[in-house]
Amino acid sequence: MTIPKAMTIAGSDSGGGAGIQADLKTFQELGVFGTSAITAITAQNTLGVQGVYPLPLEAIGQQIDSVLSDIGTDAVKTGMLFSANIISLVADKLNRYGPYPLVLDPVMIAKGGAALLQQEAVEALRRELLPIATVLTPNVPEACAILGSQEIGSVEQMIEAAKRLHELGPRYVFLKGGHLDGEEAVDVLYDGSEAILYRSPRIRTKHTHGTGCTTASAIAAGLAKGLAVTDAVSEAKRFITAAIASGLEIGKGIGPTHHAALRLSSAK
Ligand SMILES: Nc1ncnc2c1ncn2[C@@H]1O[C@H](COP(=O)(O)OP(=O)(O)OP(=O)(O)O)[C@@H](O)[C@H]1O
Ligand SMILES: Cc1ncc(COP(=O)(O)O)c(N)n1
Repeated sequence: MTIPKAMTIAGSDSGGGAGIQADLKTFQELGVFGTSAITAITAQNTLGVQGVYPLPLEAIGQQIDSVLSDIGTDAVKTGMLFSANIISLVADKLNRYGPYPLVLDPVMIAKGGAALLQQEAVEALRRELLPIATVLTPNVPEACAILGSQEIGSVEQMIEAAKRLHELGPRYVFLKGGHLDGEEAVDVLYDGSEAILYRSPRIRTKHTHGTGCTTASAIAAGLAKGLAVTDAVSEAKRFITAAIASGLEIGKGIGPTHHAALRLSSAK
C-alpha cells in the first residue's frame, strides 16, 4: 500500500499542542504518513515556554538526511527554525534533495512571548527560504516582522501585505487573520494576481495553542496528497476551524486545539 508522505522540520513542544507534535497529529488525521526532523527542544506547556534548546546542526542535518535519502517525502512543512545557521542548513538540504512543495510557517514568537526565532535570523529566512516556498503562512505579527514596518489592522491591509510578501519569492502567501478582531476569522491567499479570502466564524475561546502549526501542517498534508494549493488551503481552514471549535481544556493556561475534531464530527 502506498500513502502520501509529509515531513515536518520544526521544534518539539513538550506540551503536545504545537510544533512537531501538532504537525504529526495533523498529518495522521489527514491520512498522510508523517516524518520529522527536530530543530530544537522546548520545555513548554499551556502556561508558556520554560526552556529552549536548539539541537546541534549536525543532529538536524542527519535527521533530514536519514529521512530524505531513504523514505523521501511528497511535501515539507517548516516551523520553528530558531537561528540563521539552522535556516541555512535547512535551505541547503531542501535545495539538494528537492524541490518539494514547501509550506513555510515563519514561526517567531510563542503566544506567551518567548522568542522561537532569533531576531537576526529574519534576514536569513527572507533570503534563503522565502524564494523556495510554495506557501508562506505568516500570522499578522510575523508578516509585519518580515516586511519591516507595516500596519496590518484590516483585511484590505492584509491583502496589501500579502502582495508585498509575494514579491519576496514564495509562490503563494497565506496570511492568517487570527490575531485581528471581528466576527469572522479571515485569511488571505495571494498567488501573484488574485487574492482569495477564506472566512470562518470567529470562535470565542482562549484555547488556540498551536493553531498556526496545525494550519500549516494541514496545508502540507493537502499538497502531499496532490491537491491544488487553493484546495489544500480550503481543507486546512475546515480542519483548523473544527479543531479550534473543540479546543481542549488541558492545563491551566492556553489549551491546545483538538486535532481529531473533524474526524470525530464526521463519524457521527
Ligand atoms: N478564534 C478563532 N476562531 C476561528 N478561527 C481562528 C481563531 N483564531 C485563529 N483562527 C484561524 O486559525 C488559523 C491560524 O491563524 P492564527 O492567526 O491564529 O495563526 P498563528 O498566529 O500562526 O497561530 P498562533 O497564534 O498559535 O501562533 C487561521 O485560519 C485563523 O483564521
Ligand atoms: C515548538 C513550537 N513551535 C511553534 C510554536 C508556535 O505555535 P503556534 O504558532 O502554532 O501557536 C510553539 N509554541 N512551539
